[in-house]
Amino acid sequence: MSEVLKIFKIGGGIIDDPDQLRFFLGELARVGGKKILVHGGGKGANELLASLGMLPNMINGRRITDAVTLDVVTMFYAGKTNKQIVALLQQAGVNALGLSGADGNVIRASKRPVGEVDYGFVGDLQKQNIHTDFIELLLGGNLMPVFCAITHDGHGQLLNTNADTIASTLARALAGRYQVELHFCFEKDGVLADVNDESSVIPQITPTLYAALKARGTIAAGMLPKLDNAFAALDEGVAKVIIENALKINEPVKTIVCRA
Ligand SMILES: Nc1ncnc2c1ncn2[C@@H]1O[C@H](COP(=O)(O)OP(=O)(O)O)[C@@H](O)[C@H]1O
Ligand SMILES: CC(=O)N[C@@H](CCC(=O)OP(=O)(O)O)C(=O)O
Repeated sequence: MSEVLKIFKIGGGIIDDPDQLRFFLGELARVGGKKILVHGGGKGANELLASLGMLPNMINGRRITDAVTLDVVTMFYAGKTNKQIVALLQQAGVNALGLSGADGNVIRASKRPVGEVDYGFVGDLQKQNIHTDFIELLLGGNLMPVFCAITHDGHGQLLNTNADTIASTLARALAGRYQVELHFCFEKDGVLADVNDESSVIPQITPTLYAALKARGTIAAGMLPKLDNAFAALDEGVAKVIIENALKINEPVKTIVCRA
């Protein structure tokens, strides 16, 4: 049986709150074994863009990223956010290494083709373009890779890439080498049967239940791409996908995503 690798993804809600971020990273430091962190930061990026007089523009959960927006989000995700997270992990005793996709050519993406929507400098991923040998080298050296949402195309162009997609693609690419557990961590206790009732956590969600809850509008917004990424990961050999509260990763309450 191959070794367990836990991949954690945190989003903008937690990152935006310094106390919650510090608490989450402290809990992450207590998780044993090999681990990777992928972080977003969309909420903070929206606030930063607004303060610069730039209206954030999202379509289907993806940011329309023109050249100026790319500059701002690169500074924010790959700079301030990534380095702050690495510094807090170092404080918690974890030897973390911050990476964009360009570093070590670890994630090469392709610019999303212009269709009905021109997303600008947004990167799409294929699992073959993840440099898994390099990741294995880092993990073998007891380093914890911390990925931000910036990738590159191999021709000198940086690209903005959804962080849930990065986490899911890393999980799928590494599934042949490790027994991968993918943890989507956010501000609720799991997938909820009633989004306003924190006690309504669905312990196990299957594709059939997902389809029914989506049709009823019970599951909506950012949870839709998260679950689509979760099922895609299970279909490609990821051992376990969990959706949980970033502040309760070491507690039992959570949603487990199941194939059937
Ligand atoms: N049934 C549901 N259970 C939990 N969250 C849900 C549900 N339906 C919609 N959501 C929304 O999905 C959001 C999570 O997605 P998103 O905002 O993209 O998170 P992140 O930025 O952490 O990736 C939650 O904040 C919540 O408002
Ligand atoms: C292309 C695209 O949409 N990129 C995302 C990357 C950050 C992200 O995914 O952040 P959360 O996980 O906090 O939502 C964005 O700029 O919002």
